Amino acid sequence: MGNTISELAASIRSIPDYPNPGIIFRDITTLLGNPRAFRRAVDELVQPYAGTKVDKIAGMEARGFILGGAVAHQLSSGFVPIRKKGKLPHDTVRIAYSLEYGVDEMEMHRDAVEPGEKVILVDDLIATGGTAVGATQLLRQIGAEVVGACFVIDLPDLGGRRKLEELGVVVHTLVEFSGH
Ligand SMILES: O=P(O)(O)OC[C@H]1O[C@H](OP(=O)(O)OP(=O)(O)O)[C@H](O)[C@@H]1O
Ligand SMILES: Nc1ncnc2[nH]cnc12
Repeated sequence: MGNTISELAASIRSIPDYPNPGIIFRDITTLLGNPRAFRRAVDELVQPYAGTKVDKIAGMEARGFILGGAVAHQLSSGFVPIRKKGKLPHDTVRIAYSLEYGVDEMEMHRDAVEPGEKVILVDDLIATGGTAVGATQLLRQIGAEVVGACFVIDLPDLGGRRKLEELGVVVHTLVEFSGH
């Protein structure tokens, strides 16, 4: 496929002390702006699901929309936006969650998924796992089968991947950064 996973890692910019002191922010805007890296990331996210039936991709606002939309297109799946509270116009399910640098609430439309539909979560990064665990709970609440979750970046020191796996979700990631 041309470029390697280490080139993918090198295309991600690290910003110390953003948004809070002590956080190293892993900025994917530099990956997205690099055509080879963006294509490679999407191809690698899709690869484990090639040939399997995936009804819908669920993407978490906002960075999960960019990658999730591309993955959904490549798998010919539908797309479900999981949004920060107050943005969706119809009947919603809502959950509070915490992430590496804050707390928030997220929502999805109650009718976004039919019971039993197979859904894969897509986001740019998993840190504490608060966002992905909350999204899994919302999807299960409305009857979805969460068959997997994929992320470009794992921050293994923060334990999110393990939390999601403990819920029975098969997790796939491309690049790890230690030390947060
Ligand atoms: O594993 P966690 O500790 O939950 O952190 C990961 C989440 O944090 C970031 O989103 P953020 O809420 O900053 O939103 P954004 O995409 O709108 O910037 C990232 O895109 C993940 O969704
Ligand atoms: N360190 C980090 N960089 C970018 N996005 C994040 N979301 C949670 N932690 C993050």
